[in-house]
Amino acid sequence: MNTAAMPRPTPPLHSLRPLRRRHFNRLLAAVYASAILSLFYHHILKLLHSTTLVSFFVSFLLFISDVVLAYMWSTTQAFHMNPVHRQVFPENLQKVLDRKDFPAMDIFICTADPFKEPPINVVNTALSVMAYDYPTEKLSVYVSDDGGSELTMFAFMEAAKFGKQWVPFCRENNITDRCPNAFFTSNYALNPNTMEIKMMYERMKTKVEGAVERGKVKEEYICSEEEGQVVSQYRTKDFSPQNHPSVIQVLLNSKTDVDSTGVAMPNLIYVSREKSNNIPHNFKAGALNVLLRVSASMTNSPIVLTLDCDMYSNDPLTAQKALCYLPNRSNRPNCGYVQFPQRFYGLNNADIYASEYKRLFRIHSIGMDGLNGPSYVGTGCFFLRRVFFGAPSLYVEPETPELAPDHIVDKPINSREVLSLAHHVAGCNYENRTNWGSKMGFRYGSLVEDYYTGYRLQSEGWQSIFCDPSRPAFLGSVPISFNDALNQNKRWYIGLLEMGFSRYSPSTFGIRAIGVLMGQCYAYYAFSAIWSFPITIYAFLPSLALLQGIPIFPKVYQPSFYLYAFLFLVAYGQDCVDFISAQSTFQRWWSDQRMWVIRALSPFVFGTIEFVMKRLGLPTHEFIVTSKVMDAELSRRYDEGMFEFGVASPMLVPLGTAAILNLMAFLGGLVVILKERSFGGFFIQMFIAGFGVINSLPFYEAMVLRRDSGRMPTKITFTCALLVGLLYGIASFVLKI
Ligand SMILES: O=c1ccn([C@@H]2O[C@H](COP(=O)(O)OP(=O)(O)O[C@H]3O[C@H](CO)[C@@H](O)[C@H](O)[C@H]3O)[C@@H](O)[C@H]2O)c(=O)[nH]1
Ligand SMILES: [Mn+2]
Repeated sequence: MNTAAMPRPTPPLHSLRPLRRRHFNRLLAAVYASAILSLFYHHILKLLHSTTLVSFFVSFLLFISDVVLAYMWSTTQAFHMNPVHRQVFPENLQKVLDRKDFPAMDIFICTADPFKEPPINVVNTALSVMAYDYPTEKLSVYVSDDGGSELTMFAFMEAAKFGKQWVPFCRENNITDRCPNAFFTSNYALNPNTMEIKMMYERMKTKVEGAVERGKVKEEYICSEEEGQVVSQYRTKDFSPQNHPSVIQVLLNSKTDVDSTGVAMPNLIYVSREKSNNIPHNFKAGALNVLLRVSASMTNSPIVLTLDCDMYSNDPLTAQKALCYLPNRSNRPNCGYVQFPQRFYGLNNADIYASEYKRLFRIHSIGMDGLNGPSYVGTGCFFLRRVFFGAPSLYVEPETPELAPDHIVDKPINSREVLSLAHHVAGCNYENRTNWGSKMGFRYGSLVEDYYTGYRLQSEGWQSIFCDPSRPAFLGSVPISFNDALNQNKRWYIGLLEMGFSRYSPSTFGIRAIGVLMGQCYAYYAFSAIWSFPITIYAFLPSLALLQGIPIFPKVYQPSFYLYAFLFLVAYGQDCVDFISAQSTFQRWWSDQRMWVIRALSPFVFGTIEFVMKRLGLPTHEFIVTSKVMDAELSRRYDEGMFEFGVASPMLVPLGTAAILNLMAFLGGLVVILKERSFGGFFIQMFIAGFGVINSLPFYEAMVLRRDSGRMPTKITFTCALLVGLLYGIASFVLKI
C-alpha cells in the first residue's frame, strides 16, 4: 500500500476529559436541595409556632439567612455540574503550523504607580515575555504607564538595553525561568556566562531602584540627547500623573533593533495615555483600550495578551500553548480567548489571607470550562483582537478605519504618520461619542473590568478556553498585609455589585443571553456580597442569645438537629475535598474558609456601603492599586504566617467585635450549661461560638500577646470591646422581652 498518498493524521494539540466527579456532584446537589427544602419547612413551622414577637423575629432572621445561603448554594452548583480537565500538547504545534506562520502577538502590560508597583518588577514581567520561545519579530510588548512617571520610562529604557543580552542568553542556554529576577533567585548554574549576565542585571536593578528611591532619574544616567528629550517630557510645568499629554516611545523596533547575536528584538513600546483632571479615565479598562488602539496603529496583531505588571511569565512555551487553541484550533467554534489561571509566588505555607483564590482561579474555572468557558480574570489571557469588535456574527466597526482588526499596518512603527495616529487615539477625549467601553473593547461600568468584560463577551456569543498546565504559565505577587488584602477585596465587591445591579445583571440579562448555568456562575460572584447578611447573623445572634441563656436552635436529639448537622457537614466536607483535591492542603483550606467568613463580615459590608454611596453620587474611593512592595520586616512576619493588622482600619472593627463576642459567648455558654444542666439545647450555639473562637485565634493573639508593629491597634481593640458591651446590653434588654 502506498502510505505516502494517504493524508497524514494531524497530531492532537489538546485533549478534553470531563471529570467523573460530575455524576456524584449532580446526585449530591439533588439530595442537598431536598435537605434545604426540609429545613425551610422546619423554619416555617417555627415561625408559625413562635409565641412572642422576639422569638418570631429571631426565627425570621435565621430563616432569611438560610434563604440567602441557599440561594448562594444554588449558584455554586453551576460550577459543579460539568468540570473538565484539559491537556495541551505544544510539542505537536509545529507539525501543524510552521513556525514562520505563527501569528503576531501584541502583549499588554499595565502599571499605575511606580511607588506601589516597583518599575524593576514591571521590567521583569516585560523581559519574561520578550524572551518567549516565539519568533521575536512577531512579538510586540506595549507597556501602559498610568502613573505617568519618568521612573517607569527610565526603567524601560534600561530594560531595552539589557533585553538585548537577556533574550539571546535565554534562547541559547535554553533557560526555563525567563523572568530575570526568578532566574537569579533560582538554583542556576554558576558559570562565567551567568555571572556576567547577572552583573548586568544587578547594574540595571541598582540604577532603577536608586531612581525610585530618589523619585527622579539622575542626570548622569541619561546617556544620550534622545534619552534627555524623552525624560524632559515629564519635567514640564503642569505635568502630573493625573494631568499630562500622552507620552509614547518606541524603545525597541523589531525592524531595526537586533540583540547581541544579531537576531531581531521584539518591539517594545511605552505608552502613557493623555490624562486630564476632569475627564474620567476608566482605570485599567481605559488603559487597555488605549493599548488596543495604539497597538492597532502600530502592529495590529490578531492575538492580544493582557498582563498585570506583577504577573511574569513562568514558562517560555505559554504563547505556543495558547496557539494550540487560537485561532480556530479548539473544539469551540466561537472561542475568543484562552485564559490561564492566576497563580502566585511567595505565598506563605498556610496562605493566611487565602490570596491564592483557588476556587476563583482554578476550581470554578474548570467548572465554567465545561459550560461555555471561563471568565476573564484580568491577566494571563490571550484574546483574538476580533472579540473587541462585536459579536462573532455582528461586527462593530471602529470609528477610525485603521483600528479595524483586519487592517494591515504597512508603515514602520516609528514613522510620523503612525506616531501621530497613536497619539491621537491615546487622547483623553478620543472616546467621546464612540463605542469604546460600551460595545467595543474592554467594558466600562464596573471596578472589576476583567470579570465584567469577559461576561459581556460571553453574552455576545464568544466562548473561551481554560488552560491550566502543571507548570504555572504566569506567577504574580500577593498582598502581604491584611489591610491590603481587605482593600483589594472591597474593590472587587464594589465592582461585582456594579455588575450585579446593572442592566446586564447575570440573573436576568445573563440567564437569557448565556443560559441558566453560565448565568448562575456569573451571579455567584456578582452577588457574593449578600453573604454578609447570613454570616453576620450567624456570627452575632447565636452568641448573643447564648449569653442570655436562650436556645435558638433545635436540641441535639431532635430530627431537625440532624438536618442542620447534615447541611453543615456536607457543605464544608464537599468544599474541603474539592479544595484539597485541587493540589492543596488542609491548612490552606482552613485559611480559605476563615477568609470567607472574614470577607463576609467586613469587605463585603464595606463594599456594599461604598457601592450604595456611589449609586447615590457620593464621593468614594476609586481604584486603589494593591501594593506590590516587599517591606523586609513585613515580609518576615508574613513568611512566619502572622497576620498583619498594623493599620487602624474601620474594616477591622466588625471582625474584632465578632472575635471578642464569640469568646465571651463560648465561656459564658459553659457557665449557662452548668447552671441549667442542659447541654443539648445549646449545642449548636456552643458549636458556632467555638468555631468562631478557633477562627479568631490570630485576632486574640494580635490583641493581647503581640508587641510588634503588626499587632492590633489598641484603639481598634478598645472600640470592639465597647461594641461588644453595647451589643450585650441591647441583647439583654431585647431578647428578654
Ligand atoms: O488606573 C489603573 C488602575 C490599575 N491599573 C493596573 O491594573 C492592574 C491590576 O491592579 P491591582 O492593584 O494589581 O489589582 P488586583 O486586585 O490585584 O487585580 C485583580 O483585579 C483587577 C480588577 O479589580 C484586575 O484588573 C486584575 O487583573 C486582577 O488581577 C495593575 O497592573 C495596575 O497597574 C491600571 O493600569 N490603571
Ligand atoms: Mn494584582
